[in-house]
Amino acid sequence: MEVARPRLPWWTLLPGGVKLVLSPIALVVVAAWVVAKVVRVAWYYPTTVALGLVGVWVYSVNGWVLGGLALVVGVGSAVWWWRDSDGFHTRVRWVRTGVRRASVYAPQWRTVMRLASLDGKVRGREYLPTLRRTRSDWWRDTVHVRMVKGQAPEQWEVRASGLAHAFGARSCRVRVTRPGALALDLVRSDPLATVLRVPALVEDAVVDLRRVTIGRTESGKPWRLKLLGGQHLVVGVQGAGKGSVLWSTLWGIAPLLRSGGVRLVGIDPKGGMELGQAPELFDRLVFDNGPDAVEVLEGLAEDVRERAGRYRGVRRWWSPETDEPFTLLVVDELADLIAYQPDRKLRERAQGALQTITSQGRAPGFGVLGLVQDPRKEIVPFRNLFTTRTALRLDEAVQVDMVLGDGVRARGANAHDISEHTPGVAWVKEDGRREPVRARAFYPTDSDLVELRHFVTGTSAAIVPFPDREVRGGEAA
Ligand SMILES: Nc1ncnc2c1ncn2[C@@H]1O[C@H](COP(=O)(O)OP(=O)(O)OP(=O)(O)O)[C@@H](O)[C@H]1O
Repeated sequence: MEVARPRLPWWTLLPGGVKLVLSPIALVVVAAWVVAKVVRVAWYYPTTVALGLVGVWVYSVNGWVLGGLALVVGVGSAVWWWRDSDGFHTRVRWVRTGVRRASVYAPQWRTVMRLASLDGKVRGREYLPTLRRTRSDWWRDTVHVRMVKGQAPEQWEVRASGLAHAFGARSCRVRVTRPGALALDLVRSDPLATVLRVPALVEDAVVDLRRVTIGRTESGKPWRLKLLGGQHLVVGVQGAGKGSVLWSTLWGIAPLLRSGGVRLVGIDPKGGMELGQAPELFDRLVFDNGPDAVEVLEGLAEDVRERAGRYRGVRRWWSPETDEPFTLLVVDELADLIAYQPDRKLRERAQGALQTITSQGRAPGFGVLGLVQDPRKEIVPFRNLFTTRTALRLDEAVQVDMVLGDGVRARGANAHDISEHTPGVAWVKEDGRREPVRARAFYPTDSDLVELRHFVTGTSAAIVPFPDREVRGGEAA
């Protein structure tokens, strides 16, 4: 006959007189709580609250005006979307944010957290992660979360895939924003699905070697490469788009190649299939992995040491004022040089010289852009010397951490999942930045490369009219 005894709140047991004395304080506390709740709702649902207030106000002025207003807003939005869909998507983000929060995240949050075992229980009391502000772009929702005390971001990372499925997203990435707080990026569609054309070449453009634009990131910002002060390793399977990263980089520094501010040295062990498309750009170019290539590397390593010796005690970093060119070494298939070369001595000499250039070349103005298909340690034993690592499409999931560093795949950098229909899309990880960035390189076509050659060499790419065509008014017909 045991029955649960009703648990009354402690204050009900107080004597009547005490309750009477405390009642004004209790009223103030309750009023403050209600105000806090209202502010919270207005903060998290600004759109809904604002629209609701406007609706109530219009209705109180005149009922039928509300219908007219709704019609005008509806038709106006449709026309806006039709004429300028990009502007519409950007400017109506707050509406989308409100709708998605109210329809997806708020109603399912508690259940999903429980099912994903992201809640916690102590002495019968349940603790749930707090759903904070959300933001919905046309391709992604960003959901800010306050973790339950004692939780680690890694617990969320292992459940990221489940969270994506639960909230109807293609993928979920976990970012740490503050101690105890996370942002979940729930991606719904791919903003990098369309091919990016290279920008126009401008003769007297100012190029900052610390920020060479070679494409666009997922969030619409320029994808910038830090050539001065960084060494770059680009990894991807055949057809992943390594060539587009390479040519976009050279496109980005074209004004400096033209003015002599950058000296290019190239090694293309594949017989010139890649770099042979614009040999005029290079100060020195070798098309094999034999003694010539090794001599070029050793010569550069010597230059690095010599320049570093001259700078010692005078300057810390190379700068354009030194009147010496910045030197960029481009190696198209790194593995051919440092792993597949059958002659052990040549292989070791190439490895030694490359390690000197990558480890000591940053300050005296020497950069390396190495491209490779296979990221294993046996192939590139000194991957850690490259400060920026780019993973284009990879074969296997285990290769992601090999290229980008331990634990980066868990943060959402699924380079092995990049579609073969989107060559040039990559995950980029810079030393010193926790979060990897997803980006797509420009796509320089064959005719763009012809234009690049003419731009750098200063020759004209004018189209010569066919001799048998009639020429009218000085123009080819
Ligand atoms: N950024 C890009 N945008 C759109 N298409 C691209 C891009 N990069 C490459 N492609 C397409 O993908 C194809 C393969 O690219 P690319 O030759 O650069 O790959 P790769 O990784 O260098 O391959 P390989 O190792 O065989 O040389 C190109 O012919 C081109 O059609």
